[in-house]
Amino acid sequence: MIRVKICGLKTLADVQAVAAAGAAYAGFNFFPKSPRYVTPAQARELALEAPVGLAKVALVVDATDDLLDTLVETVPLDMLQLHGHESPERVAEVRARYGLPVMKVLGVAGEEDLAQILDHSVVADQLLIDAKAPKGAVLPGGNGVSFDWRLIAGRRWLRPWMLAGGLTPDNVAEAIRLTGASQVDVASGVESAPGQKDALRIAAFVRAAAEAAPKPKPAFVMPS
Ligand SMILES: O=C(O)c1ccccc1NCC(=O)[C@H](O)[C@H](O)COP(=O)(O)O
Repeated sequence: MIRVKICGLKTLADVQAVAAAGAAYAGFNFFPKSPRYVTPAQARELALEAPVGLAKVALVVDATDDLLDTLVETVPLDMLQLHGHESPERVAEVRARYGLPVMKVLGVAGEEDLAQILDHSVVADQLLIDAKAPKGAVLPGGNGVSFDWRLIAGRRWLRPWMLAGGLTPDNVAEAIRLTGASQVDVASGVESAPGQKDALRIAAFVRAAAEAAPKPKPAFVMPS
């Protein structure tokens, strides 16, 4: 089974679409410059509407303890997603301070970016392997760009991981087959405009990911 995270939900209709499609994670974005930004109070209202089984993830970028304190006090959360330049030490600190699972995002553009994944896999609960933001981009993520999936084909890490970066309903199956990912994350690829989620694209994305899951091999039967 492929677990899908839809990131940057802003409305109740978004949460309903994500739940109806059968996604596993709902991401709320607390980076103020993002078109997907929600306030802690807005995220609380949305999170309270999420059905049991839909994990609520807070995406933050180099967040201070003050911001994290507010989020954890305000929003019923299941996971923190650290999408900035957080060091392995900071990841460990956040984990210990809040007692929530932490997913660390690692940007990949080339072979030289793979070592950091190993460093973080010792401390994070999950890893999110995303495309590195293009030079000069305002957003550290959510830019709709992919990296060369062959860079991580067949690689394994110590922790569960997700693939992200430029995924769409049209390419997610190929991305899963090439990388062996069992979890995928998307923001812009299921939108009709920046920050505007599209329920049909969300459903198509989750369906395409599910169809790409490796099929269980039939049991071997001894010929008589
Ligand atoms: O989506 C944003 O606006 C954003 C802003 C700041 C940091 C991260 C952001 N998005 C991160 C995500 O979780 C995305 O799902 C991931 O980067 C992939 O984005 P996309 O290529 O648009 O699917």
